[in-house]
Amino acid sequence: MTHSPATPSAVASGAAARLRVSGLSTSFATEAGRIHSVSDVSFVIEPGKTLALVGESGSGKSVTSLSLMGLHARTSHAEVGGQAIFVKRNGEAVDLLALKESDKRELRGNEIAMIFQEPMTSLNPVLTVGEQIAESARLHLGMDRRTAHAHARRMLELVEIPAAGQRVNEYPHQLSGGMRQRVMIAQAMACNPTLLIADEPTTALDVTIQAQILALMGRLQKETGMSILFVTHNLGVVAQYADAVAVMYAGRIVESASVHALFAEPQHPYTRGLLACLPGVARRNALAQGLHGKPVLKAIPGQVASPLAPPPGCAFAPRCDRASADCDRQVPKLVATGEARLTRCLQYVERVAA
Ligand SMILES: Nc1ncnc2c1ncn2[C@@H]1O[C@H](COP(=O)(O)OP(=O)(O)OP(=O)(O)O)[C@@H](O)[C@H]1O
Repeated sequence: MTHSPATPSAVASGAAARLRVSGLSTSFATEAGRIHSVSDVSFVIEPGKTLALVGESGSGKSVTSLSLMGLHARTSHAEVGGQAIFVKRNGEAVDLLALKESDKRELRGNEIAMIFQEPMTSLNPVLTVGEQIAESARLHLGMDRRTAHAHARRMLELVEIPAAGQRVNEYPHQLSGGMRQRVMIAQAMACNPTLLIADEPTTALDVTIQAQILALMGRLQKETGMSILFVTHNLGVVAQYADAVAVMYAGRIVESASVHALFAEPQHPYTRGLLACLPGVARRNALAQGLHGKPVLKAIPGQVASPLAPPPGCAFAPRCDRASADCDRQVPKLVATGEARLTRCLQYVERVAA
Protein backbone atom coordinates (compact mmCIF):
# COMPACT_ATOMS: atom_id res chain seq x y z
CA MET A 1 0.00 0.00 0.00
CA THR A 2 1.20 3.47 -0.84
CA HIS A 3 0.16 6.56 1.04
CA SER A 4 -0.38 9.93 -0.56
CA PRO A 5 0.09 13.18 1.35
CA ALA A 6 -3.01 14.48 3.06
CA THR A 7 -5.14 16.87 1.04
CA PRO A 8 -8.03 19.05 2.15
CA SER A 9 -11.29 17.15 2.46
CA ALA A 10 -13.73 17.89 -0.29
CA VAL A 11 -17.01 19.55 0.58
CA ALA A 12 -16.21 19.43 4.26
CA SER A 13 -18.81 21.39 6.16
CA GLY A 14 -17.68 20.54 9.64
CA ALA A 15 -20.58 18.11 10.14
CA ALA A 16 -19.86 14.52 11.13
CA ALA A 17 -18.88 12.40 8.14
CA ARG A 18 -20.20 8.94 7.30
CA LEU A 19 -17.26 8.52 4.94
CA ARG A 20 -14.13 10.65 4.70
CA VAL A 21 -11.84 9.71 1.82
CA SER A 22 -8.36 11.27 1.78
CA GLY A 23 -5.68 10.92 -0.87
CA LEU A 24 -7.16 7.82 -2.52
CA SER A 25 -4.89 6.63 -5.33
CA THR A 26 -5.28 3.49 -7.43
CA SER A 27 -2.98 2.12 -10.09
CA PHE A 28 -2.96 -1.08 -12.14
CA ALA A 29 -0.05 -3.07 -13.49
CA THR A 30 -0.65 -3.67 -17.20
CA GLU A 31 1.52 -5.05 -19.97
CA ALA A 32 1.97 -1.50 -21.25
CA GLY A 33 3.10 -0.26 -17.82
CA ARG A 34 1.50 0.98 -14.61
CA ILE A 35 -1.73 2.92 -15.14
CA HIS A 36 -2.57 5.55 -12.53
CA SER A 37 -6.35 5.55 -12.80
CA VAL A 38 -7.15 7.49 -9.62
CA SER A 39 -4.82 10.01 -7.97
CA ASP A 40 -5.18 11.80 -4.68
CA VAL A 41 -8.98 11.69 -4.50
CA SER A 42 -10.56 13.19 -1.37
CA PHE A 43 -14.19 13.72 -0.44
CA VAL A 44 -16.62 13.62 2.44
CA ILE A 45 -20.13 12.17 2.57
CA GLU A 46 -22.28 13.28 5.48
CA PRO A 47 -24.91 11.07 7.11
CA GLY A 48 -28.14 11.06 5.11
CA LYS A 49 -26.62 13.02 2.22
CA THR A 50 -25.77 12.20 -1.38
CA LEU A 51 -22.45 13.01 -3.00
CA ALA A 52 -22.37 12.68 -6.78
CA LEU A 53 -19.10 11.73 -8.42
CA VAL A 54 -19.36 13.04 -11.95
CA GLY A 55 -17.07 13.00 -14.96
CA GLU A 56 -16.61 11.77 -18.51
CA SER A 57 -16.08 8.11 -19.32
CA GLY A 58 -12.67 6.92 -18.09
CA SER A 59 -12.26 9.70 -15.50
CA GLY A 60 -11.91 7.17 -12.67
CA LYS A 61 -15.37 7.16 -11.08
CA SER A 62 -15.86 3.39 -11.04
CA VAL A 63 -12.28 2.69 -10.00
CA THR A 64 -12.85 5.04 -7.04
CA SER A 65 -15.96 3.19 -5.86
CA LEU A 66 -14.46 -0.26 -6.45
CA SER A 67 -11.32 0.77 -4.53
CA LEU A 68 -13.42 1.78 -1.52
CA MET A 69 -15.09 -1.62 -1.53
CA GLY A 70 -11.87 -3.55 -2.21
CA LEU A 71 -13.47 -5.11 -5.26
CA HIS A 72 -10.69 -5.03 -7.86
CA ALA A 73 -10.01 -8.33 -9.55
CA ARG A 74 -6.85 -10.00 -8.23
CA THR A 75 -5.62 -10.26 -11.81
CA SER A 76 -5.67 -6.46 -12.22
CA HIS A 77 -2.75 -6.12 -9.74
CA ALA A 78 -4.35 -3.03 -8.27
CA GLU A 79 -2.39 -0.95 -5.81
CA VAL A 80 -4.63 1.22 -3.64
CA GLY A 81 -3.33 3.94 -1.32
CA GLY A 82 -4.81 6.62 0.92
CA GLN A 83 -7.46 6.52 3.61
CA ALA A 84 -11.22 6.00 3.66
CA ILE A 85 -12.57 6.49 7.17
CA PHE A 86 -16.05 5.01 7.47
CA VAL A 87 -18.11 5.54 10.62
CA LYS A 88 -20.11 2.43 11.46
CA ARG A 89 -23.62 2.36 12.91
CA ASN A 90 -22.15 1.89 16.39
CA GLY A 91 -19.95 4.99 15.96
CA GLU A 92 -16.72 3.04 15.46
CA ALA A 93 -14.49 4.56 12.75
CA VAL A 94 -12.62 2.15 10.46
CA ASP A 95 -10.29 2.70 7.50
CA LEU A 96 -11.88 0.75 4.66
CA LEU A 97 -8.57 0.58 2.81
CA ALA A 98 -6.74 -0.98 5.74
CA LEU A 99 -9.34 -3.60 6.74
CA LYS A 100 -8.69 -7.33 6.59
CA GLU A 101 -10.56 -9.04 3.72
CA SER A 102 -12.89 -10.81 6.18
CA ASP A 103 -13.81 -7.49 7.86
CA LYS A 104 -14.39 -5.91 4.45
CA ARG A 105 -16.71 -8.76 3.50
CA GLU A 106 -18.62 -8.27 6.74
CA LEU A 107 -19.15 -4.56 5.97
CA ARG A 108 -20.12 -5.15 2.34
CA GLY A 109 -23.76 -5.99 1.99
CA ASN A 110 -24.32 -5.08 5.61
CA GLU A 111 -23.34 -1.52 6.53
CA ILE A 112 -22.21 -0.70 2.98
CA ALA A 113 -24.17 -1.82 -0.06
CA MET A 114 -23.47 -1.34 -3.73
CA ILE A 115 -25.66 -1.26 -6.83
CA PHE A 116 -24.45 -1.22 -10.42
CA GLN A 117 -25.67 -0.22 -13.83
CA GLU A 118 -26.45 -3.71 -15.09
CA PRO A 119 -28.29 -5.88 -12.57
CA MET A 120 -27.89 -9.01 -14.72
CA THR A 121 -24.17 -9.03 -14.00
CA SER A 122 -24.78 -8.91 -10.24
CA LEU A 123 -27.87 -11.07 -9.88
CA ASN A 124 -27.43 -14.82 -9.97
CA PRO A 125 -29.47 -16.19 -12.91
CA VAL A 126 -30.07 -19.60 -11.30
CA LEU A 127 -31.49 -18.32 -7.99
CA THR A 128 -34.90 -16.74 -7.52
CA VAL A 129 -34.82 -13.08 -6.54
CA GLY A 130 -36.25 -14.05 -3.16
CA GLU A 131 -33.45 -16.54 -2.52
CA GLN A 132 -30.85 -13.89 -3.35
CA ILE A 133 -32.28 -11.28 -1.03
CA ALA A 134 -32.88 -13.89 1.68
CA GLU A 135 -29.29 -15.09 1.38
CA SER A 136 -27.84 -11.74 2.42
CA ALA A 137 -30.39 -11.44 5.24
CA ARG A 138 -29.36 -14.89 6.52
CA LEU A 139 -25.69 -14.10 6.18
CA HIS A 140 -25.65 -10.65 7.73
CA LEU A 141 -28.72 -10.54 9.95
CA GLY A 142 -28.59 -14.16 11.13
CA MET A 143 -32.20 -14.85 10.06
CA ASP A 144 -33.44 -18.41 9.64
CA ARG A 145 -34.64 -19.54 6.20
CA ARG A 146 -38.35 -18.85 6.76
CA THR A 147 -37.84 -15.41 8.35
CA ALA A 148 -35.36 -14.45 5.60
CA HIS A 149 -37.88 -15.41 2.89
CA ALA A 150 -40.55 -13.24 4.53
CA HIS A 151 -37.97 -10.46 4.82
CA ALA A 152 -37.18 -10.78 1.08
CA ARG A 153 -40.85 -10.38 0.25
CA ARG A 154 -41.10 -7.30 2.50
CA MET A 155 -38.04 -5.85 0.73
CA LEU A 156 -39.71 -6.32 -2.68
CA GLU A 157 -42.77 -4.50 -1.33
CA LEU A 158 -40.49 -1.76 0.01
CA VAL A 159 -39.11 -1.15 -3.50
CA GLU A 160 -42.67 -1.11 -4.86
CA ILE A 161 -42.57 -4.30 -6.90
CA PRO A 162 -46.19 -5.24 -7.65
CA ALA A 163 -47.31 -8.77 -6.74
CA ALA A 164 -44.25 -9.20 -4.51
CA GLY A 165 -45.60 -12.54 -3.22
CA GLN A 166 -45.32 -13.94 -6.75
CA ARG A 167 -42.19 -12.08 -7.87
CA VAL A 168 -40.22 -13.32 -4.88
CA ASN A 169 -40.24 -16.80 -6.46
CA GLU A 170 -39.24 -15.63 -9.95
CA TYR A 171 -35.82 -15.63 -11.61
CA PRO A 172 -34.05 -12.44 -12.76
CA HIS A 173 -34.69 -13.14 -16.48
CA GLN A 174 -38.44 -13.12 -15.81
CA LEU A 175 -38.31 -9.46 -14.78
CA SER A 176 -37.98 -6.25 -16.81
CA GLY A 177 -34.81 -4.11 -16.57
CA GLY A 178 -36.51 -1.64 -14.22
CA MET A 179 -37.80 -4.46 -11.99
CA ARG A 180 -34.34 -6.05 -11.86
CA GLN A 181 -32.89 -2.72 -10.77
CA ARG A 182 -35.52 -2.58 -8.02
CA VAL A 183 -34.49 -6.11 -6.97
CA MET A 184 -30.86 -4.93 -6.74
CA ILE A 185 -32.00 -2.06 -4.55
CA ALA A 186 -34.09 -4.45 -2.43
CA GLN A 187 -31.05 -6.67 -2.01
CA ALA A 188 -28.91 -3.66 -1.13
CA MET A 189 -31.49 -2.45 1.41
CA ALA A 190 -32.03 -5.90 2.97
CA CYS A 191 -29.46 -5.22 5.67
CA ASN A 192 -30.37 -1.56 6.16
CA PRO A 193 -27.04 -0.08 4.97
CA THR A 194 -25.73 3.23 6.25
CA LEU A 195 -23.86 3.84 2.98
CA LEU A 196 -25.09 2.96 -0.50
CA ILE A 197 -22.64 3.15 -3.39
CA ALA A 198 -24.66 3.47 -6.59
CA ASP A 199 -22.56 3.25 -9.76
CA GLU A 200 -24.61 4.53 -12.74
CA PRO A 201 -27.64 2.66 -11.36
CA THR A 202 -30.12 4.01 -13.90
CA THR A 203 -28.04 4.65 -17.01
CA ALA A 204 -29.33 1.59 -18.87
CA LEU A 205 -32.98 2.44 -18.20
CA ASP A 206 -35.34 4.69 -20.13
CA VAL A 207 -35.98 8.14 -18.71
CA THR A 208 -39.35 7.42 -17.07
CA ILE A 209 -38.06 4.30 -15.31
CA GLN A 210 -34.87 6.17 -14.33
CA ALA A 211 -36.96 8.86 -12.67
CA GLN A 212 -38.97 6.23 -10.75
CA ILE A 213 -35.85 4.41 -9.56
CA LEU A 214 -34.16 7.64 -8.47
CA ALA A 215 -37.31 8.77 -6.67
CA LEU A 216 -37.39 5.39 -4.92
CA MET A 217 -33.77 5.77 -3.82
CA GLY A 218 -34.56 9.26 -2.54
CA ARG A 219 -37.51 7.95 -0.54
CA LEU A 220 -35.47 5.11 0.96
CA GLN A 221 -32.73 7.58 1.85
CA LYS A 222 -35.22 9.82 3.67
CA GLU A 223 -36.69 6.86 5.53
CA THR A 224 -33.42 5.24 6.55
CA GLY A 225 -30.98 8.17 6.75
CA MET A 226 -28.41 6.32 4.64
CA SER A 227 -25.69 8.21 2.80
CA ILE A 228 -25.26 7.72 -0.94
CA LEU A 229 -22.19 7.90 -3.16
CA PHE A 230 -23.74 8.37 -6.57
CA VAL A 231 -21.51 7.71 -9.58
CA THR A 232 -22.93 9.26 -12.73
CA HIS A 233 -22.14 11.11 -15.93
CA ASN A 234 -25.58 12.74 -16.01
CA LEU A 235 -25.63 16.30 -14.71
CA GLY A 236 -29.42 16.31 -14.66
CA VAL A 237 -29.42 13.49 -12.15
CA VAL A 238 -26.77 15.34 -10.13
CA ALA A 239 -28.84 18.51 -10.11
CA GLN A 240 -31.97 16.81 -8.96
CA TYR A 241 -30.82 14.12 -6.57
CA ALA A 242 -27.45 15.03 -5.04
CA ASP A 243 -26.55 17.39 -2.21
CA ALA A 244 -22.90 17.79 -3.13
CA VAL A 245 -20.85 17.01 -6.21
CA ALA A 246 -17.24 16.13 -6.95
CA VAL A 247 -16.14 16.50 -10.58
CA MET A 248 -13.45 14.07 -11.74
CA TYR A 249 -11.09 14.55 -14.64
CA ALA A 250 -8.32 12.12 -15.63
CA GLY A 251 -8.35 10.40 -12.24
CA ARG A 252 -8.40 13.51 -10.04
CA ILE A 253 -11.13 15.56 -8.44
CA VAL A 254 -10.89 18.97 -10.10
CA GLU A 255 -13.75 20.63 -8.25
CA SER A 256 -16.15 19.87 -5.42
CA ALA A 257 -18.99 21.94 -4.07
CA SER A 258 -22.63 21.86 -3.06
CA VAL A 259 -24.81 21.13 -6.07
CA HIS A 260 -26.33 24.58 -5.93
CA ALA A 261 -22.96 26.36 -5.83
CA LEU A 262 -21.52 24.26 -8.63
CA PHE A 263 -24.41 24.91 -11.01
CA ALA A 264 -24.69 28.57 -10.04
CA GLU A 265 -20.98 29.32 -10.30
CA PRO A 266 -18.73 26.59 -11.72
CA GLN A 267 -15.08 27.43 -11.03
CA HIS A 268 -12.83 24.90 -12.74
CA PRO A 269 -12.53 25.40 -16.53
CA TYR A 270 -13.48 21.74 -17.02
CA THR A 271 -16.69 22.12 -15.00
CA ARG A 272 -17.44 25.33 -16.83
CA GLY A 273 -16.88 23.48 -20.11
CA LEU A 274 -19.22 20.68 -19.08
CA LEU A 275 -21.95 23.12 -18.15
CA ALA A 276 -21.36 25.24 -21.24
CA CYS A 277 -21.85 22.12 -23.37
CA LEU A 278 -25.36 21.71 -22.03
CA PRO A 279 -28.15 23.15 -24.13
CA GLY A 280 -28.97 26.64 -22.81
CA VAL A 281 -32.42 25.80 -21.54
CA ALA A 282 -31.30 22.55 -19.94
CA ARG A 283 -28.46 24.38 -18.23
CA ARG A 284 -30.62 27.19 -16.90
CA ASN A 285 -33.25 24.77 -15.77
CA ALA A 286 -30.98 21.96 -14.66
CA LEU A 287 -31.66 22.50 -10.98
CA ALA A 288 -35.39 22.63 -11.50
CA GLN A 289 -35.75 20.14 -14.32
CA GLY A 290 -33.23 17.51 -13.36
CA LEU A 291 -33.62 14.31 -15.27
CA HIS A 292 -36.30 15.48 -17.67
CA GLY A 293 -33.97 18.15 -19.04
CA LYS A 294 -31.67 15.27 -20.08
CA PRO A 295 -28.53 17.37 -19.58
CA VAL A 296 -26.07 14.52 -20.10
CA LEU A 297 -22.38 15.45 -20.40
CA LYS A 298 -21.41 16.31 -23.96
CA ALA A 299 -17.96 16.21 -25.47
CA ILE A 300 -15.55 19.07 -24.81
CA PRO A 301 -13.19 19.55 -27.78
CA GLY A 302 -9.96 17.53 -27.46
CA GLN A 303 -9.17 14.21 -25.84
CA VAL A 304 -8.71 13.04 -22.29
CA ALA A 305 -5.02 12.45 -21.50
CA SER A 306 -3.94 8.80 -21.56
CA PRO A 307 -3.53 7.43 -18.02
CA LEU A 308 -0.41 5.64 -19.30
CA ALA A 309 1.30 8.89 -20.24
CA PRO A 310 -0.25 11.67 -18.16
CA PRO A 311 1.05 15.19 -18.84
CA PRO A 312 3.40 16.52 -16.14
CA GLY A 313 1.10 19.39 -15.18
CA CYS A 314 -2.65 19.87 -15.15
CA ALA A 315 -4.22 17.05 -17.18
CA PHE A 316 -6.88 19.41 -18.51
CA ALA A 317 -4.38 22.03 -19.74
CA PRO A 318 -4.23 20.71 -23.35
CA ARG A 319 -8.01 21.27 -23.62
CA CYS A 320 -8.22 24.42 -21.53
CA ASP A 321 -8.68 27.80 -23.20
CA ARG A 322 -7.25 29.56 -20.15
CA ALA A 323 -4.09 27.47 -19.74
CA SER A 324 -0.75 29.20 -19.34
CA ALA A 325 2.78 27.75 -19.59
CA ASP A 326 2.75 27.24 -15.78
CA CYS A 327 -0.15 24.79 -16.08
CA ASP A 328 2.10 22.35 -17.95
CA ARG A 329 4.72 22.38 -15.19
CA GLN A 330 2.89 21.14 -12.10
CA VAL A 331 -0.31 19.45 -11.02
CA PRO A 332 -2.27 22.16 -9.21
CA LYS A 333 -3.29 21.50 -5.61
CA LEU A 334 -6.94 21.28 -4.60
CA VAL A 335 -7.50 24.58 -2.78
CA ALA A 336 -10.41 25.87 -0.71
CA THR A 337 -12.14 28.57 -2.73
CA GLY A 338 -15.20 29.21 -0.59
CA GLU A 339 -17.40 27.61 2.01
CA ALA A 340 -17.30 23.85 1.39
CA ARG A 341 -15.76 24.47 -2.05
CA LEU A 342 -12.51 23.13 -3.49
CA THR A 343 -10.99 23.70 -6.91
CA ARG A 344 -7.86 22.26 -8.54
CA CYS A 345 -6.77 25.03 -10.91
CA LEU A 346 -3.65 27.18 -10.91
CA GLN A 347 -5.75 30.33 -11.27
CA TYR A 348 -7.31 29.60 -7.91
CA VAL A 349 -4.05 28.48 -6.29
CA GLU A 350 -2.63 31.88 -7.22
CA ARG A 351 -5.75 33.75 -6.11
CA VAL A 352 -5.85 31.99 -2.74
CA ALA A 353 -2.09 32.55 -2.21
CA ALA A 354 -2.34 36.27 -3.15
N1 LIG B 1 -8.46 -3.32 -14.09
C1 LIG B 1 -7.95 -2.31 -14.79
N2 LIG B 1 -6.74 -2.40 -15.36
C2 LIG B 1 -6.21 -1.37 -16.06
N3 LIG B 1 -6.83 -0.19 -16.24
C3 LIG B 1 -8.04 -0.04 -15.71
C4 LIG B 1 -8.68 -1.07 -14.94
N4 LIG B 1 -9.89 -0.63 -14.52
C5 LIG B 1 -10.00 0.63 -15.01
N5 LIG B 1 -8.91 0.98 -15.71
C6 LIG B 1 -8.66 2.28 -16.36
O1 LIG B 1 -8.83 3.30 -15.39
C7 LIG B 1 -9.41 4.46 -15.97
C8 LIG B 1 -10.64 4.87 -15.18
O2 LIG B 1 -11.67 3.91 -15.40
P1 LIG B 1 -13.12 3.99 -14.72
O3 LIG B 1 -13.83 2.73 -15.10
O4 LIG B 1 -13.00 4.29 -13.28
O5 LIG B 1 -13.77 5.23 -15.46
P2 LIG B 1 -15.25 5.80 -15.28
O6 LIG B 1 -15.10 7.26 -15.00
O7 LIG B 1 -16.01 5.00 -14.29
O8 LIG B 1 -15.82 5.61 -16.74
P3 LIG B 1 -17.26 5.06 -17.21
O9 LIG B 1 -18.22 6.20 -16.97
O10 LIG B 1 -17.05 4.78 -18.67
O11 LIG B 1 -17.56 3.84 -16.40
C9 LIG B 1 -9.68 4.13 -17.42
O12 LIG B 1 -8.60 4.62 -18.20
C10 LIG B 1 -9.71 2.62 -17.43
O13 LIG B 1 -9.34 2.11 -18.69
